[in-house]
Amino acid sequence: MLATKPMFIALDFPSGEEALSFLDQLAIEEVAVKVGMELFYKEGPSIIEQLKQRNYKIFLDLKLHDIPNTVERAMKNLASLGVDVVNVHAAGGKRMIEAAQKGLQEGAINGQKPLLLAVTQLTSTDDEMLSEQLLIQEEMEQVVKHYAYNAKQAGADGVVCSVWESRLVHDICGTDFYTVTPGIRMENQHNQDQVRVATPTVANEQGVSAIVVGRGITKAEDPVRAYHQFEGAWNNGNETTIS
Ligand SMILES: O=C(O)c1cc(=O)[nH]c(=O)n1[C@@H]1O[C@H](COP(=O)(O)O)[C@@H](O)[C@H]1O
Repeated sequence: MLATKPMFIALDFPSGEEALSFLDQLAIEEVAVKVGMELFYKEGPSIIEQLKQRNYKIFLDLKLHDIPNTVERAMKNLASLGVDVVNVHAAGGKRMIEAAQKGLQEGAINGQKPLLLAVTQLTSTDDEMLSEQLLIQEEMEQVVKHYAYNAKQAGADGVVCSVWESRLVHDICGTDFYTVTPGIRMENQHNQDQVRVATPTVANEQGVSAIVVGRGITKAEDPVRAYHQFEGAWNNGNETTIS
């Protein structure tokens, strides 16, 4: 189970050394972190081990998307790392998601299985890309809702979606089905490569289960201050802007 309203900090750093020194600078004991491809492909399981030693909650975001057998076997290995959350692309289909859960159960340590999230549509995808490049003619909200429903039926514990689809997902899949939402920015921050963005205050209002924040904190001039601003807005709806 996820702690109430976690805020995962995306540790998108080129090396473990940089990620750990960032966390030292932050100096907050109870943080939830997300390790993505950049860091994991550089450091491998050793970075997970080091983060676990610091007792952080860990979302290992490798977005698996392959045939069911490959995903099952890979998930067995990821579960044995003892992380708290992992993910797949929902586009891999229901059989793949079921296989992912099976792999996680096989690799679970002392019956402790990581939560499985399915990425519905990346928060960097807009309507035009959906129809022109992916050749999906339904509306974004409809697509996210449908992928979330499939993911739930296939046994996923939740989805990754944007803040703007979270309510729809909860309506159709129930409020205990996690909606984890990246694409979080303060009012005056650049979207960069993100498209479906929202502030932490709106995320709070929309009842999302968890937010993921990367560059808004890690690349801020004062990351400690930025962390507290995001955290405050997320937990109290008490938004301040970052200058
Ligand atoms: O699965 C994810 O975490 C994810 C899914 C998605 O749709 N969009 C998305 O941005 N992410 C991840 O969330 C983080 C967002 O980072 P920032 O845009 O820097 O806040 C990155 O590590 C992305 O890999």
